[in-house]
Amino acid sequence: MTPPAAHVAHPDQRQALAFRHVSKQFPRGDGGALEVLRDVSFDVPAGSVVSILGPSGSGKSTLLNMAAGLLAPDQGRVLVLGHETTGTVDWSRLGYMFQDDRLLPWRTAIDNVGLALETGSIGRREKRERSQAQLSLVGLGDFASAYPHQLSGGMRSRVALARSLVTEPDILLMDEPFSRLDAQTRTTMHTELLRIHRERGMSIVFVTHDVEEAVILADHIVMFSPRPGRVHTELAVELPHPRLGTPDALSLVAELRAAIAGMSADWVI
Ligand SMILES: Nc1ncnc2c1ncn2[C@@H]1O[C@H](COP(=O)(O)OP(=O)(O)OP(=O)(O)O)[C@@H](O)[C@H]1O
Repeated sequence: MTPPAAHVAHPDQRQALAFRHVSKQFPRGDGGALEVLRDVSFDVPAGSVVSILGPSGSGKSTLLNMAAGLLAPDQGRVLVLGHETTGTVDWSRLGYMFQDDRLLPWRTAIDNVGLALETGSIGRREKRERSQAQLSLVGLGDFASAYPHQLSGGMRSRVALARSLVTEPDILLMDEPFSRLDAQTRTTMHTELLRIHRERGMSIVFVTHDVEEAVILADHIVMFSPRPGRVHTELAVELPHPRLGTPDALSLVAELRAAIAGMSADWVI
């Protein structure tokens, strides 16, 4: 019997990202090599939120840089939407948000958002309209002409989020994007991110070393060992949102913290 159309989707499209036996070393100053990632394999299903949870130095940012095509693995393969990364970044399909907001101080909020569109062939007017729409999406529609120094940390973070979303990427790579925010602002950003994810349905890879943040956001958690980063545990989080402070989320946080304590005393954040 022929399976229904919904079941014959091209397999490439079911995984936003696939890491296959990825290993990476960096040269050290003394001539040796620093082994950062060892035989890492996992998938990021299309439309999901996957959190990579791991201690400092376990290669989380290195892995995101590979997903963005900025770094190549020594061994293994990194597939983006079914295609092996080539070293050329397709920023129309990928958004990247970093720990620091990386806003240019001499540009207004709308012009910082528009930066992400400057490599394309988009006209000035369309760029402005799209940037304004993204600012509205993150609740900053009235702050388009504000400069970064006129914005709070949370607002700057929203501008950075708008910039990473303005190309309407299929995949959003987020490297500890809210770690510098105070707890309350971070919680607000979590809520905003989940709302935008519900509306847009992009795939998100969210790097953090904060167990609670991973549990609040993720559909899947991939927990790394201390360097060299390996996949220690993979789990699906099947809890309804919002999760903050709910008994199920709290008990999962406690479970993961116990697993970390049992893994190694070297979990440094
Ligand atoms: N280009 C590079 N050249 C040499 N060493 C590097 C390079 N990039 C990263 N490293 C080293 O690789 C290790 C892993 O770095 P990475 O930033 O991927 O870890 P991480 O898990 O993201 O850490 P953190 O949570 O502290 O951000 C670190 O010890 C870092 O110093």
